[in-house]
Amino acid sequence: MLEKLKEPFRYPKVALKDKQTVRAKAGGKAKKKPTQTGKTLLRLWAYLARYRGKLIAVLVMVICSTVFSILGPYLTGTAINLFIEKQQSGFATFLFIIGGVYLLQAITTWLHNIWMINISQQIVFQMRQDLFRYLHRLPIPYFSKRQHGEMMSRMTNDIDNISSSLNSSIIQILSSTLMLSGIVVIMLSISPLLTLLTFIIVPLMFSGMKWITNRTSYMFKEQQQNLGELNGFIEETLSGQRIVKAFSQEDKVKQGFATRNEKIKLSGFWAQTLSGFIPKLMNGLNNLSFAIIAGVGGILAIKGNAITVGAIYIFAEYARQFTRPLNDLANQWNMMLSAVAGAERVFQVLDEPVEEADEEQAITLAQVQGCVQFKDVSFSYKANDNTIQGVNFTAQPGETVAFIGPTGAGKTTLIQLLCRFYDPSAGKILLDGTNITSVKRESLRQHTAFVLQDPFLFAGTIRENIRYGRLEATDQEVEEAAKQANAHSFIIRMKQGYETELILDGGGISQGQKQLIAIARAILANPSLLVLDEATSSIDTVTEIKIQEALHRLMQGRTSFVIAHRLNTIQQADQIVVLQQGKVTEKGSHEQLVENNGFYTQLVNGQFELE
Ligand SMILES: Nc1ncnc2c1ncn2[C@@H]1O[C@H](COP(=O)(O)OP(=O)(O)OP(=O)(O)O)[C@@H](O)[C@H]1O
Repeated sequence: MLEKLKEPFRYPKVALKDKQTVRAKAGGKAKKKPTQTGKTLLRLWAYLARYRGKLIAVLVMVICSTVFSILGPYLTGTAINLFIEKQQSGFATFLFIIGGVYLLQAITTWLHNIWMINISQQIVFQMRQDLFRYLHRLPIPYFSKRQHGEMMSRMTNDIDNISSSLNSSIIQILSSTLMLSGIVVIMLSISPLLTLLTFIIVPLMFSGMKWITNRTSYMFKEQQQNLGELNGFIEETLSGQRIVKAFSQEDKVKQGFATRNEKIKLSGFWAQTLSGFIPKLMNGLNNLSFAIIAGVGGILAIKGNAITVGAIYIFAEYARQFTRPLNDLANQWNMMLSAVAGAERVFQVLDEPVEEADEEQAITLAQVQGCVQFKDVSFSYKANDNTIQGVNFTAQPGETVAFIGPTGAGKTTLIQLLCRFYDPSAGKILLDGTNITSVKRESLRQHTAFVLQDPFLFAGTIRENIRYGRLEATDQEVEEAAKQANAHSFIIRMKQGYETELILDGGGISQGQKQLIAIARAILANPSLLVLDEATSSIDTVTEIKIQEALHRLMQGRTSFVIAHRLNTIQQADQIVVLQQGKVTEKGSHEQLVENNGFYTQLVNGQFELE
């Protein structure tokens, strides 16, 4: 961890919204670019197509609201002309019509917004459901290759991106395109000369803005980068607080924080100053173009009367509106690209091969005696790495088998093979004489329970966490299991007892208490096979005794496989399997192996000082 503190740069970790704002301010493009836009859009359409009828209704409303919005200035200009020409009654009627048009525009806009939000929420709801369900069909190797954060990001950020893009981008792109075409047609019909002038001024204005933003965007990027660096530093320092204190590194950490804070102050000053200045500059340029058009229009009106004052108003209004859809199109396009990239990442997960289906003839095991045989079992994670090589042993029903061996010897892998998280590349594993590949995975796992070194507890009450072992268990059964696991007494000493809410991964209770809850969960599951990865961390003696007692009860009458770290457990095992580089080098009882005076004796002597 301390090594990491020295890292000069960390990737920015700012909220998505902030990223988009910074990007938009910086005039930057969306970072995530889709690579298969066409294919992804087609798959997105498969989701959208279910709401075809509603989409058509949205489209009609978008067209109506755009037409009303284009009509507004035209009608106002005509009203001005009527006012100048002193046509009182016509003027009043027009005012009434203008009011009606703006009201209709508001209603149609509201309708298409709300309908589209409804459609997009239903779509992302479905996508989330699909993705989450699919995640549970993926094989374990898929998860061991990926970081949880990355998976979370697909479930949350990417789907959120799709949602906001569906909410607004589709409508915006549609209405901006319609608006732009409508405005150009009306502008041309009023004055081709002024239209030409607008077509010259607007791109000039855009190029000017682009020139400025290109030269200033690095300041926003720098601010984003510095902010990310500071966030990462704070996150790391907080989670590593104990290590910082243990190594007395407080001064170094404070210094590191001060440097990063200073950097963010400087870049923040320039970025914020610019973020205030750029919109004003944009406004100024807009007003300038407005003044040029109004000026030229005025000269035309005075000189040849080729254009009326009302028409100049209409034209200037449209010229002003002309830039808005252009801007919107550029922004929404970037958002769309990032949403398509998000969708692509979601679909990538949905394209992953699922856990191999059970054999067609696979059986469900009603009762399990618990005789487990490994017969010439070999396995490799990657081609030719020979993680497990020709392993043979038999565990009789109710026996305890302890796996021991140096780190990386393959102890965990053997357990994973037994639970069919992976299948052997050669040999077979028999349960009561049946090859486990002919047993339904669900059935096999229903007869197996795990108590791992660092048991995983979900956010929820203690009762819910124990009940995870058997969902239909009654409250009484849950408490009985807790008693058997020596967990009951510490649970009832807590203020809320069994209803105490645990935060994710059992934060708030001790490591030993977590173990006891995990044992209660396993007792409640009442499995025939038990997998136990003994904790290496030292736990206080009283809790340790309680754990040992509870484990002893749990293991009674079940075939248990223990990745053993305690001499006591090893000595009590019916059979010890010694692994070295994926091979079984010795097996037998403690006494037999000590008599052999081989690697086992060396290993145990090294760790436990055998007499
Ligand atoms: N998911 C994986 N992908 C590729 N290689 C892996 C994977 N998991 C483990 N290995 C490798 O397989 C070998 C055996 O690992 P395993 O975890 O079974 O050992 P172990 O005896 O349980 O070790 P430890 O006592 O440290 O937990 C190691 O070399 C390890 O690096």
